[in-house]
Amino acid sequence: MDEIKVDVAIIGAGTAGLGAYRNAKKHRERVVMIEGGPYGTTCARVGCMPSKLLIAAAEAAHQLEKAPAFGVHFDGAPRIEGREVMARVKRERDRFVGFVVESVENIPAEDRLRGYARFIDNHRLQVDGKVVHARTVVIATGSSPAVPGMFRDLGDRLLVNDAIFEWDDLPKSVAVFGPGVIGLELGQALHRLGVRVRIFGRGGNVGPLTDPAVLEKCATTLSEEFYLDPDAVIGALSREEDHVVITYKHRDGDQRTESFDYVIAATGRTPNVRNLGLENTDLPLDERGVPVHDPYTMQVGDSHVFIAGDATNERPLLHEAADEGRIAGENAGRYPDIRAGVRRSSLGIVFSDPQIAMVGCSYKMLTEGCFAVGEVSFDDQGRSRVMLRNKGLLRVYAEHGTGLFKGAEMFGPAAEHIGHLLAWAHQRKMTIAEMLAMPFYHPVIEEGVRTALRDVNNKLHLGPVPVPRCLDCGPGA
Ligand SMILES: Cc1cc2nc3c(=O)[nH]c(=O)nc-3n(C[C@H](O)[C@H](O)[C@H](O)COP(=O)(O)OP(=O)(O)OC[C@H]3O[C@@H](n4cnc5c(N)ncnc54)[C@H](O)[C@@H]3O)c2cc1C
Ligand SMILES: NC(=O)c1ccc[n+]([C@@H]2O[C@H](COP(=O)([O-])OP(=O)(O)OC[C@H]3O[C@@H](n4cnc5c(N)ncnc54)[C@H](O)[C@@H]3O)[C@@H](O)[C@H]2O)c1
Repeated sequence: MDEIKVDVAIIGAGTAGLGAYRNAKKHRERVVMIEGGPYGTTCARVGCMPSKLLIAAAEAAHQLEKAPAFGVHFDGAPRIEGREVMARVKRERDRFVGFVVESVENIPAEDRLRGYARFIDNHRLQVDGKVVHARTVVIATGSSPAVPGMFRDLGDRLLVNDAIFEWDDLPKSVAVFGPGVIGLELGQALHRLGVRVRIFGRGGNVGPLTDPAVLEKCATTLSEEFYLDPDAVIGALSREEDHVVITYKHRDGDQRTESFDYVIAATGRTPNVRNLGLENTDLPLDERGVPVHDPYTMQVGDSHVFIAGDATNERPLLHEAADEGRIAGENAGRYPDIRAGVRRSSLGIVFSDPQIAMVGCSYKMLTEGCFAVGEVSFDDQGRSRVMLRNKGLLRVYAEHGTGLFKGAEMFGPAAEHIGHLLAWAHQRKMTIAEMLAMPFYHPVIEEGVRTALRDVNNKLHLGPVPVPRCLDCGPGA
């Protein structure tokens, strides 16, 4: 068998792997990046980008539906051409993938190896008919959809996110299992594009939310638009010809049986560590088989192996994969002289409408009693109401005594932008008083943030009781 000797072997050419490659190359000559699947990254091919393209089409349809409420009418019913929707999704997706593939192909051919890698021992990887002997290794193998056994018999009527972006046309109906991030984004988008959608959850979870008040607001608001049961009771589920027939307890209490074109499993993702041959190494593994690593250096135990991206099973988000890949690659190149990398404040955004934002410590992570909660409802917030986007709730958390801003959970208008503002304040370790001293324009959605900050400042006993409908701040602030 051919044996190739390298300084650094990187397993996976996704976002984390590409970042690792670039950074390892700064320190070592012989770096090889091994990829078993297609080039292009999960983000561009089947993740962030195609999902946002589908959501953008859904938003366009929704704007038309909302227009009459502003007194803006048009003759005839809006028409959604599923084929055109999917053609744009795929065209634009292919454009993004093309950029990634182009940059991968600019990497020298001798630094790229095709095939699935598997550890033979601590330093050797088997890749097709070759053996790669590496001084250090970066595991950047991403994650895959976790599909529960209950869907085993559905055959081609069962889909995960990847297949949706290959559709030529929109189906008539889908049952989405899992109202997590993927289920909410895709389920709502398909609903707005005219697909009959039911979303079934388990255990009451909705998106990544942990704050019961925000979760309740989110679940109630979204349920007004489409069928969403976060704690569904499924009686039966079977394939009948080209359909899936589901019997479930409807939220109204009745037993219903409905037929769907497809079931979409959006029931979580698992890190791709199972088939890596980790049992042939002496790397420390946790109970899920994920190598135990330091989140600042990405080093596995005190070994020569590093891990990055979704494979870590920690923060499966694009910007985290990029940061972790950079740190892991840098350290794989520097080994044994490794350095801690900079980690940013936690930020998560869900592109539902209204959107969800998670900043810093979640409600679940905070310890009872040591923090205060301030909130604002967007139901009557001035600018949100002007734009007919007045649905939502923001809750901010701050530490008693210091007044430090600890985190926030939000379901509401422009959460992608508010989330950034709050995450930047969190990373700067600002107090609520310092945040309140920042400029707030009028009339903007950020005035709602100020209301929540004032509320928490008062609850920390650091500020006065907020004036309801404060006219000094402008109407509707
Ligand atoms: C539908 C969807 C929407 C998303 N939307 C967002 C979003 O809006 N914002 C956001 O921040 N995040 C989003 N994400 C998450 C984001 O896409 C991921 O966190 C990110 O792409 C992970 O990058 P990665 O490099 O870890 O993995 P990947 O890009 O998946 O790369 C891993 C690579 O490793 C390869 N590989 C696996 N095993 C082996 C092996 N043994 N040998 C060789 N190669 C191997 C795989 O083929 C793959 O190419 C979304 C994900 C999905 C599924
Ligand atoms: N906007 C974004 O940043 C974005 C978008 C999509 C995906 N992602 C990333 O991808 C990851 C995976 O997303 P996901 O939505 O697959 O996972 P998730 O963990 O967010 O949600 C899974 C959901 O499925 C439910 N569930 C599990 N088993 C079930 C069953 N048998 N029946 C019904 N419901 C069941 C869970 O309770 C949970 O609500 C996310 O954690 C996120 O990091 C990010």
